[in-house]
Amino acid sequence: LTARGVDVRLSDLDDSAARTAAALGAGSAVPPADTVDLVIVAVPPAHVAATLADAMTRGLGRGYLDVASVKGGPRRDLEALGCDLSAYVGTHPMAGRERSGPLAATEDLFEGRPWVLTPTPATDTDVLNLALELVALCGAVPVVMDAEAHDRAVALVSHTPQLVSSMVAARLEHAEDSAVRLCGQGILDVTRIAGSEPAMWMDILAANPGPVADVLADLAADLGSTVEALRALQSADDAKRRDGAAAVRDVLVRGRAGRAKVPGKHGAAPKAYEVVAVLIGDQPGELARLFADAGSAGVNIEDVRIEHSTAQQAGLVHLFVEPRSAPVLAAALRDRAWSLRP
Ligand SMILES: NC(=O)c1ccc[n+]([C@@H]2O[C@H](COP(=O)([O-])OP(=O)(O)OC[C@H]3O[C@@H](n4cnc5c(N)ncnc54)[C@H](O)[C@@H]3O)[C@@H](O)[C@H]2O)c1
Ligand SMILES: O=C(O)C(=O)C[C@]1(C(=O)O)C=C[C@@H](O)C=C1
Repeated sequence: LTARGVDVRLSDLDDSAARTAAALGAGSAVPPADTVDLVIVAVPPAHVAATLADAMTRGLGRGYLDVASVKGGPRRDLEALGCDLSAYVGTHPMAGRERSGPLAATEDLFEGRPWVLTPTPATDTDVLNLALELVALCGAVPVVMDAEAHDRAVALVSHTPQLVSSMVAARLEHAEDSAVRLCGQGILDVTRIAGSEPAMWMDILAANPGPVADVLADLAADLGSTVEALRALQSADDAKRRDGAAAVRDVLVRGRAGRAKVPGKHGAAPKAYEVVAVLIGDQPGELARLFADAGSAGVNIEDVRIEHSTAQQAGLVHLFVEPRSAPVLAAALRDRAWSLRP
């Protein structure tokens, strides 16, 4: 954000964390003199509501958002605290590391990643626009979702995989050195996130236990039937061995089909997109209007980058789209009087 000209002020319970982040160029640890545009809360899920409520009571910002990995609980906690939710939008960038703290941060962490926004009909449009601008400034892809649907989705794609990775890695703790020495790329891929901070994951799992238990129960059923199938493969009975082989193959085939659904642009093979560059005015609502116009032209924006001009009140927005969509988008935007750059 600082590299894009945004004035960022940092505050943390642990002063040294804020000072380290400031020294790395993330902003200044000096409190702002005036009300800021957007207060971004990045604390463990259980502390989100109290931290936001405190910031709201002090009138620190025009808009407020959090980046916690779970969305239903913090919203319910804020409601229970009697906070005005119109100036708040819950968000979650789907990007992170297996390491915590400011030293684990990288400036391109959010680039090309989905960033979930969970506005409700009560959310102020200006606040949603500020959040969209933040997402675009970080080069992330905005995804709008309902908070509860988000929590079920991350139980499937993030929280259960963390537990399963930990469980596979836990098998290695007391394994023979002669076995561990043989570790190759496969186990490295499966266990990378097992190196994550247990305290951070306890906070996340404690905030989303039901949906994670549901996914894990389905997985446990697969595990149980795979154990039985492998035992059947040891049988002297031909029919039992055939059934066992069919059941083991079934889980491998289903796994391959699931893997094929993991989207390429969020971490797998990079894809070539074409860029449509649009000059926008530096005023509230411009980005939202641009995204809406792209949407009504039926074009999916795969990625967004913004270059800010310090000399003038304008920014250059690079919209990344599928090559076949680029001429369609360019024509639609020209029709709506947007100024396009070559
Ligand atoms: N690390 C990831 O992969 C990742 C990705 C997306 C979202 N998140 C979410 O982002 C949030 C922060 O995670 P992180 O990985 O940056 O953790 P972190 O441990 O690196 O940072 C959390 C910071 O919050 C501070 N803190 C704790 N309680 C506080 C309070 N009451 N007031 C002010 N500061 C307080 C801590 O001192 C710490 O510096 C969490 O809600 C997490 O779920 C994490
Ligand atoms: O890649 C990793 O190391 C992560 O754990 C990142 C990851 C994820 O599961 O994708 C983990 C938790 C956050 O809420 C968001 C992102």
